[in-house]
Amino acid sequence: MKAKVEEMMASVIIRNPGEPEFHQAVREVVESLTPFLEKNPKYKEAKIIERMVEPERVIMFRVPWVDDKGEIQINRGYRIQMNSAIGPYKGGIRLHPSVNLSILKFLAFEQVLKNSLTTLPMGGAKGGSDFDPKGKSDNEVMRFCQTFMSELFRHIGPDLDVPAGDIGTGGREIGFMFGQYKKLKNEFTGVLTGKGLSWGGSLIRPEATGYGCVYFVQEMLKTRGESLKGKVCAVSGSGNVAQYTVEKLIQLGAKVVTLSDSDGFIYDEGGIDQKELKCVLDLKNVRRGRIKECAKEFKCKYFEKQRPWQVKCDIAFPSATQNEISGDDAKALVKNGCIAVGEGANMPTTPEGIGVFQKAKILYAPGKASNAGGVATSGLEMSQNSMRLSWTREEVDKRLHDIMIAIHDNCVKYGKEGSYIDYVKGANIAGFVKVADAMLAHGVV
Ligand SMILES: NC(=O)C1=CN([C@@H]2O[C@H](COP(=O)(O)OP(=O)(O)OC[C@H]3O[C@@H](n4cnc5c(N)ncnc54)[C@H](OP(=O)(O)O)[C@@H]3O)[C@@H](O)[C@H]2O)C=CC1
Ligand SMILES: O=C(O)CCC(=O)C(=O)O
Repeated sequence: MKAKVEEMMASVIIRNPGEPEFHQAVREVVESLTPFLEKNPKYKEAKIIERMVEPERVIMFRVPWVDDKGEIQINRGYRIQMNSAIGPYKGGIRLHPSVNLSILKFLAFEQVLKNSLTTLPMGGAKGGSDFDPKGKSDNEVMRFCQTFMSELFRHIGPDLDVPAGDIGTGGREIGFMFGQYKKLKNEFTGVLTGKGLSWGGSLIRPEATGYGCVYFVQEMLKTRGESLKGKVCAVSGSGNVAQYTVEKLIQLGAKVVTLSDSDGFIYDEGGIDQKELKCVLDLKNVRRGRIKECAKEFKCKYFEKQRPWQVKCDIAFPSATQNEISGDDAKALVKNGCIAVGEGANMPTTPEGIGVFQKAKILYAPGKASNAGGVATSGLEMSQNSMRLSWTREEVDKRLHDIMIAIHDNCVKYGKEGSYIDYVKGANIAGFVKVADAMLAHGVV
């Protein structure tokens, strides 16, 4: 089996040189799938996995814009349209200086399997730019977003490709991009999700990734007769996903002791409460400040340039970025009694870290399953746009909750190994089968 994985990986590495994150994401899937493919030769004979690792289309473009000093800046824009076998391309736009082809291809590849898991008809894509919104004025962000959309608009559409937010892309950026698309196409359509409520957005979409992740962890805990009540939780990040993960955890009686950003983390031993969370939301979404500013206000500790994984906790919610839990971080979490990990971010745990969690047989949910609530609710936004209707908060939240339970059940179906559930294997096989069957039906295209 190992030789077959290495043979497949050798070809992926040769065809995609210098793309370590993409190799990492593909390897994890190929390792899970190889035994399944041996038992199901129809997928092997049709070379489904070989086709799935090749994007259907890669779009790369120049994004020149003028900063507030009148100087011309040049960024690079991308859209990776990875797979459209089960629906229009769907996935976020990341704006961060680290963005490159490798990172966006790993995200687009994960998105294909994630979107398949949601039970909704969505293909997978990802896009973005090396533009950094941090430290830019609203006008600079607007000019960048407009130029970015001036190229992207010809490649997307409500039945073709529907982008959304990701790191660095929130409501403000989606608004500027939507405005430009509408002007260029002269039409009002649901071409983006994460829109404002008064112009086609869905209730619960801002909360969905965080809430969904917590709902998924609740289901995992139930398999061991546990609940969230009283559990000490370490959360990383302090952006969209982290904020609503914390909100739902507080509502369900858990105690959240950490939050972070790329400069460091805060540790509040008594637990972050609703009032403090409100302050984080204002700091991050309005004032656009740094998490260390909360330490003074909450009278808690701040650890510069460190990640929160050495802290004692029952459950970890990595919700910042890829590869933020190393093998050593994972060992520290397990040693300190951590019983579950729910990934809010995409691929936040390194392969070494995943190995540690699986060896310790703790509950470990890979992001493509546990953070799928965000894109699932984007799918619900698309449905509401098509029907020209808006569902209530309760309706959308119930649908999100039901979807997260369904994803959990599907992971158990394919990942159960005796009394242990391998959620990585479960998510990879369950996500793969739906896309693979559609590709078989469509012939060699
Ligand atoms: N938004 C969504 O609906 C979904 C998001 N995700 C994933 O969740 C994660 C977080 O996204 P989201 O909350 O939307 O993004 P935001 O931009 O709202 O927040 C990102 C947070 O992560 C921190 N961060 C980003 N890069 C790094 C880094 N290299 N090292 C340390 N901290 C970092 C940021 O800190 P700083 O401000 O200092 O950069 C910030 O606190 C990403 O992996 C994203 O792909 C997954 C599914 C859906
Ligand atoms: O809502 C969406 O379409 C995209 C969400 C996303 O980027 C993700 O799931 O990683």
